[in-house]
Amino acid sequence: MTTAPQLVVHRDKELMAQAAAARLITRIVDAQSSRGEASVVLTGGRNGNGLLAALAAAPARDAIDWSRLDLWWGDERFLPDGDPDRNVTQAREALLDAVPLDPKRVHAMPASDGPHGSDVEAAAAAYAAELAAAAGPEDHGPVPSFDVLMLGVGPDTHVASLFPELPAVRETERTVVGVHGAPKPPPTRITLTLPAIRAAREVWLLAAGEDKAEAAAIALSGAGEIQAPAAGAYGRSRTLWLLDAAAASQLPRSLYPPATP
Ligand SMILES: O=C1O[C@H](COP(=O)(O)O)[C@@H](O)[C@H](O)[C@H]1O
Repeated sequence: MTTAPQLVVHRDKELMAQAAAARLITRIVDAQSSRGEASVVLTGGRNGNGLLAALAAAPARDAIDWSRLDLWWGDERFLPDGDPDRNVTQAREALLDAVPLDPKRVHAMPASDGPHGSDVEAAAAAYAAELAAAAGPEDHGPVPSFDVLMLGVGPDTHVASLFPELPAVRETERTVVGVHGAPKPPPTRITLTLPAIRAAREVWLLAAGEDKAEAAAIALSGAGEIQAPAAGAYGRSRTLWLLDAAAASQLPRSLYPPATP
């Protein structure tokens, strides 16, 4: 089922990060109150790391029971463990090293010097198996029903490591695949596919800055998901675009600003 995108536009990227962090705290606390645990899929990139830094600085972060939170990743740059360009390394610096997570619930994607060596397909298959093992009978396929899955939107409309026209964005069966020849470095990556992304209850797309304005306008104006992967990212209950005014500046007037009464 496709959920129509809802848009929230903030004044600037700092406020967007703070508001998104507050929203995430509430969502995690609600899930933990109702089901005892929560699961979140993190994104890399500037906006994703900005949100994590804002969360680290928010006093309300202590409302989260960090020991009952599963963290997954939407994509990873296939580099050695600890490489500063890995999304998990950046997430650790921005937030994860500062909060009492259960290490068994931090599901980093494999590194290129891990058990699968440089075999990115084997690494992707291992992550798919880890997701499948975490999925229960109540879930909609071989991935857990993530509470929130976050995606930074790239200037070319890529989300996770699903780049326009590359084979990964066409994948309809597998939940995790290796990516070769990504136009943004590094060229070799691991990514969730659109079917895995769509298993999430809520998908949040983050776009701040002028360089995201064209991508947001294209993805929200009816583009196809092969040409504009962000257009194919939606959640089962909710699809939320969190933007700043610069990223919203090229949206069609029918989408933003909202009509005044
Ligand atoms: O390389 C990546 O880029 C995107 C977007 O990053 P941004 O810096 O342009 O916001 C990110 O969503 C993805 O996780 C990451 O691997």
